[in-house]
Amino acid sequence: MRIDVVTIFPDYLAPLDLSLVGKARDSGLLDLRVHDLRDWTTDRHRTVDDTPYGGGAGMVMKPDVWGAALDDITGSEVERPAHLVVPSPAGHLFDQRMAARLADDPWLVFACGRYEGIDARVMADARRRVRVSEVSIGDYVLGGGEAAALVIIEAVTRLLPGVVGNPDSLVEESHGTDGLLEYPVYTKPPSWRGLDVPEVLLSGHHARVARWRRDQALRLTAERRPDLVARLDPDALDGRDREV
Ligand SMILES: Nc1ccccc1-c1cnco1
Repeated sequence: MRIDVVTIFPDYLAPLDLSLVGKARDSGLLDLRVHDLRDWTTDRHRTVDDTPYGGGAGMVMKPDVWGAALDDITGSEVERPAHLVVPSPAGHLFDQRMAARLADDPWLVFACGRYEGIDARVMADARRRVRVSEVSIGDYVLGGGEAAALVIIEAVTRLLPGVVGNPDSLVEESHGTDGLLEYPVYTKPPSWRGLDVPEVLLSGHHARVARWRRDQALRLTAERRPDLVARLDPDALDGRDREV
């Protein structure tokens, strides 16, 4: 997979040199390139924004600068289609299912806007040539799209084949294929500050451990995310294997 990120704060994306994403880049599983939007400005002040038509506070990012940057980047490869991902508070809500879909794309280009946003014509023009998705990571206000891009890129990269050592670990985590929150986890020592590990986890009885974990996942999901419970497959709720 190739990922390009366009931003006026390239250093904000430095964490993508570390850990899981860094390893994916080093191993060649991920070709990630970060670009400074100001490299496409033409004035001596390297201006990327201007006042909003219709008035209002703040500044809007200029279409001509973004247009030049995205033309260069998305036009640089003809043999594979680019998917433009624009982090936006007005975007479709990012979740694990969207992460899985994005992980199947051969090429993602992230346009990280700041200020009051990017002139809407940039996305409208891009839609003439490439797939465009405006994506929100949640209902809160960020200063720009870079933090959202970091979140999305990490969630997507870990789903790429070969990136995570044990693919089984992708299943049991919160929001994994069963759609439940993850059960509580414990390690040594068996007792710590007067707090004991649940006995069942020390029993060596795998079926009981599995039942306890599922019950905990259901309890936590019902307590903390009733919205996810509504989406669960009723047959999966009791965890019993059923004849198909
Ligand atoms: N608040 C923002 C401002 C600029 C670009 C993205 C966002 C965003 C994305 N997901 C939530 O917020």
